[in-house]
Amino acid sequence: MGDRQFVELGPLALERGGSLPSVRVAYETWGTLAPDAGNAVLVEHALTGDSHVVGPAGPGHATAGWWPSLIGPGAPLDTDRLFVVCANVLGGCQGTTGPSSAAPDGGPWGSRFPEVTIADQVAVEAALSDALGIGRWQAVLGGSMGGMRALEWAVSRPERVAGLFFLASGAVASADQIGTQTTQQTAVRSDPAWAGGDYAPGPGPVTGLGIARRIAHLTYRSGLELDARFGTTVQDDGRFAVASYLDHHAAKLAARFDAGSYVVLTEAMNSWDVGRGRGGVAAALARVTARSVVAGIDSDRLYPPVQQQQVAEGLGVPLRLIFSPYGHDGFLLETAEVGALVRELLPS
Ligand SMILES: N[C@@H](CCO)C(=O)O
Repeated sequence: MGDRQFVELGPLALERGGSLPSVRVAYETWGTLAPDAGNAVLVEHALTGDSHVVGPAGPGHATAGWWPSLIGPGAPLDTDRLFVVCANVLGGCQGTTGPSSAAPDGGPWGSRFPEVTIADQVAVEAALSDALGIGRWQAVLGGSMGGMRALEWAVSRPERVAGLFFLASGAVASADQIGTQTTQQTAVRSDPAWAGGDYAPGPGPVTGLGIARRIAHLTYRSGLELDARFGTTVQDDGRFAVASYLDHHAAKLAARFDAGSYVVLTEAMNSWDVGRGRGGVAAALARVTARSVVAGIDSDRLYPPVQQQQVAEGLGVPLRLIFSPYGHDGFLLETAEVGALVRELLPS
């Protein structure tokens, strides 16, 4: 369990037009699927996350699990009774079809990779669910970009989602989010190594991707935390400590993530609007029948709680606030609080 598996899902027509001739999905599972397939839950990863929700780094896994302790025997996602699935997202770079995957001519898709939306990503996951024989999820759970896919599931396929856990995310991209994400994309595209998106296999535009991650990482943490932690400290090497910290996160991401995927996935978040084609956000949320837990981080400056409040009101549930100094990254770091809310959604 937890080993990466693959499934070929065939062609996919895309929301914005065009299609992909074939889509491969990489996914991991934990626990055992019940004979009636009624014990399955789907976990949705965020922008640079992947299917490795729990477990150590190692072959095939660039990083250790991003929600440690959330899955396992007796854990909030209790594998003594639940079957947990997490799939790498369409457009990503961890085994599911994305810009660095081979196109039909054998070369990487690169700049030819089409625009994909959150709805397209969920359509792929629905096809994966069909392939696994799972008609209805006990719950779909996610934070940040993962929360968008979780909400899209509950709105687009209410009959297939019994429970929804929506964390540190929004129903529609804000101008603030689009602004920071397009600035990050500009940083990637400004790197001469980007080569219009058709860079040679190898390191690629690591300078541009690193600048994008520095900008993004600032939005993932709170100003108060950064100030308390780094203040005006200058290190022996002459760098501000906070600059050195951002340099470190920039280098780590550039070493593990594909720049083309970064642009494709941030664009999917830019175009996110659960109300598109559904009469607006409120009408879309009215379609949800899942029992729902909606939660946010009080210090999140990227996905401020007002965005989760909109979703909570639309679903008729209270907003659950997690108090954390860490800002948006609190959705990854406050695992005890997140776990307690998951247990409320999926009581044993
Ligand atoms: N640290 C997270 C933040 C975005 O939600 C990521 O890299 O995906």
